[in-house]
Amino acid sequence: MDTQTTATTEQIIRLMESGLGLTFSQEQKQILMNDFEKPLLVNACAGSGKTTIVILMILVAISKGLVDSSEVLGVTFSNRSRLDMDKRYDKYIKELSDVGLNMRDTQPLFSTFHALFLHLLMTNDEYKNIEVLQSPSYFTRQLKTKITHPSDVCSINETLNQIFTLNNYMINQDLTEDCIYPIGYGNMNDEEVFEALSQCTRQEHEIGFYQDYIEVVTYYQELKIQNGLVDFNDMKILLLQSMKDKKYLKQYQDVMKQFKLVIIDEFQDIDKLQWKIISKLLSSETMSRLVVVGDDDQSVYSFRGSNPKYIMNYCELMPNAQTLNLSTNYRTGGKILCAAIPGITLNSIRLEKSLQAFNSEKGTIFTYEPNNSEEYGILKHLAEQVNDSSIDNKEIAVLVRYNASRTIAADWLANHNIYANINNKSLVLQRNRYYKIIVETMRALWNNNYKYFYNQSSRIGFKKYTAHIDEVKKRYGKKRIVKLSKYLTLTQDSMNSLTSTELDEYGFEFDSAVIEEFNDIQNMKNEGPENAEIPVDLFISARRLTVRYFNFMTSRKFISIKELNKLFSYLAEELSMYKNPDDFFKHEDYKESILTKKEEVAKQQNQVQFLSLHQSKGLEFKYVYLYDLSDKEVHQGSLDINKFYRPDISFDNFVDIFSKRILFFRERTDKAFNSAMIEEYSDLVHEKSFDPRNFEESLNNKRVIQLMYNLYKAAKKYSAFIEEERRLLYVGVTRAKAELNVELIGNANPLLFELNLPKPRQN
Ligand SMILES: Nc1ncnc2c1ncn2[C@@H]1O[C@H](COP(=O)(O)OP(=O)(O)OP(=O)(O)O)[C@@H](O)[C@H]1O
Repeated sequence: MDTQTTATTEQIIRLMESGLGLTFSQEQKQILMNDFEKPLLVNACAGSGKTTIVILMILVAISKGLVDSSEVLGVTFSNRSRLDMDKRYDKYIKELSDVGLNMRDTQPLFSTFHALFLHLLMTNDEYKNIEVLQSPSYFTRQLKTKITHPSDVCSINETLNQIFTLNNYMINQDLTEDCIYPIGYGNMNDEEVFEALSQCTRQEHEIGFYQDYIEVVTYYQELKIQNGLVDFNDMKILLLQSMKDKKYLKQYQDVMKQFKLVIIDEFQDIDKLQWKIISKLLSSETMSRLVVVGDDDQSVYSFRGSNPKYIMNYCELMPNAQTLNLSTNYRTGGKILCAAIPGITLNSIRLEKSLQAFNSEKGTIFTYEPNNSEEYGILKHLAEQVNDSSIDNKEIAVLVRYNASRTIAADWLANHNIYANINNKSLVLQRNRYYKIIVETMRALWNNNYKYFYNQSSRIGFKKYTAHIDEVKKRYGKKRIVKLSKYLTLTQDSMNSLTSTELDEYGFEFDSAVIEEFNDIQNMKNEGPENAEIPVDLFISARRLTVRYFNFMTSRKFISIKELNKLFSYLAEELSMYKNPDDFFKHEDYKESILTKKEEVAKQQNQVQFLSLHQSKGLEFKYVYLYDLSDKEVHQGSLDINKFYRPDISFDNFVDIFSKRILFFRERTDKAFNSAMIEEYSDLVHEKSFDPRNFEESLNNKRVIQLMYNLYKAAKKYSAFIEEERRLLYVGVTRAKAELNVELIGNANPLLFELNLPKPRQN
């Protein structure tokens, strides 16, 4: 090894500064001076150069001769981070050789947890031929057949997704032994099993969902075995199981023995099983100098099993570990970071640290409040930037919390000749279920099209109306109907001539409504199609015909009224820009094709990327847009739950605080628990033995104590959820290097108001 063993660490650091053109902060230097005598936690804030420092730290250890590069293992969570580490290592080696710091070119091993676990498993004869299944979606077709309680609100694919999110959570939190049922299910009846499952998800599902969960997941396990496949969860579980056998444990430990220095990046994302495996397989010597690097403020994967408690309690996990901070953010403009700090510091589950920006004067924030005169201010600004030839579009990112937010934005942008890369074709407006109901009904009326009319008949008069149409058609014989007018004439004949059946009576009422709307529309068309009122009238006709369906769906809460209104007002506004519905339909077809067809996408000059807040982690952009962050899950008023009941609150403290709040601030307490949709609250307050004025006495009642305990658990869970949402918002804000744009919609996520934002932009 051509090391610099004669050079002191200070000299190596100075060479690094000159070779890389950086001036390290005192904190960074302190980390590079680490002597590897103790375990180390690098408690880093976003953009503080932790990846940079991790790699340089490895290079210092190698150049001082403490380890050979082949003895170093860097573990990450995603392939993207692994590649980033590999690339940066190469780059630094080259740049440092220019200043005389030469290292042999063998590379340390940078690996994801998955790849490492797979490698270990394959050393075991039993698993040497296993193949990896990247995702359950490989079996979607087969798994779909096991969904026998389809939801009225979610598609089958969405339901499958929810099933596997729940399954992952259970596996990663160690809540299941067989990867299907909750632990202890042998002593539970069905109802208790469903109840235990429902505790593992924040969504509220019908019993049918949990029945389907068991069917789907059981079948999934069978399919994997039949096909000789293992997924990422299986790897962890199979490793742990085989580690119970001393022979295999030793075998895996022998493989890991070569690594004398191990660094785990993004340690805030580690889950229980990953920690169990890694801590058992590394030698005690390597564990004694284990370096973990992470930012507890960026722990956003609890739904996948990540548990910030490992980073929070590292010093207890590894007695005599030391903690070093990286508190200067080199990425985020200072003004933007200042806006983020008041929010994130409200979290109670976080490590003590100071946060500051390297460049405190940098950064601009714009906020936008959509109103009647300016609904799309934020998108207009985005369009200007995308069209600005001096800006590289890769430097722009639109971040959303929920997938549906991509739909209208992408369509609006397509109207302005900008292609939004939303990464999911099913989210394109023209493929939206409710949009299709209206637009196909419009096409039926305008183009005299029977097929569209028939497609949407169940939305005009429910399934019974479709049955009536089938009946009328049957009387007509087997001939195909192409024109809606043909069907309407047939049914009119039936109305006049037949002794009507009950089905006819039901159907004629809807037929009459269709005839009326159809005639109106066709009369307008005959008077000349170029009339600014026609498109909107046509929309209103379609709305009238489908009103029963939408009222039914919203009253049963299958559709959110807010989301529906947003969609329809967008559609109405779109239509008001056309004189002829044909032009509208043509343009809609065009937009669908540019947003979904590969060859069309490739032709689009102006592209802009949409990412979820989760996807944006680890990335940085000059211009960031926080778009359509709504109160869908973090409801107005519910932040009080986190304010008064921290996620780690003890039961005694909870009871103490709750007793006072319910007595003196009853209205606000009702609001907080109700808006957080914590049903355990209403269970408690409706229990007749519970009396807030005689709180102490109520607690003598067994039932009250049980309900109180249920409420305590639910409040803690919701409080932890709020803190995770706060971290997610922090991740989003800190992606912005120069400019942050925030949309404050009417039903904005209340966490946005914890940020220090300027007044909305006036147009
Ligand atoms: N001492 C320094 N002086 C100037 N720039 C620096 C310094 N250290 C790091 N940087 C720069 O700061 C930016 C962020 O660094 P890096 O990507 O390593 O941060 P990170 O902590 O891994 O980020 P995150 O956790 O938010 O993804 C990079 O552009 C890096 O070059």
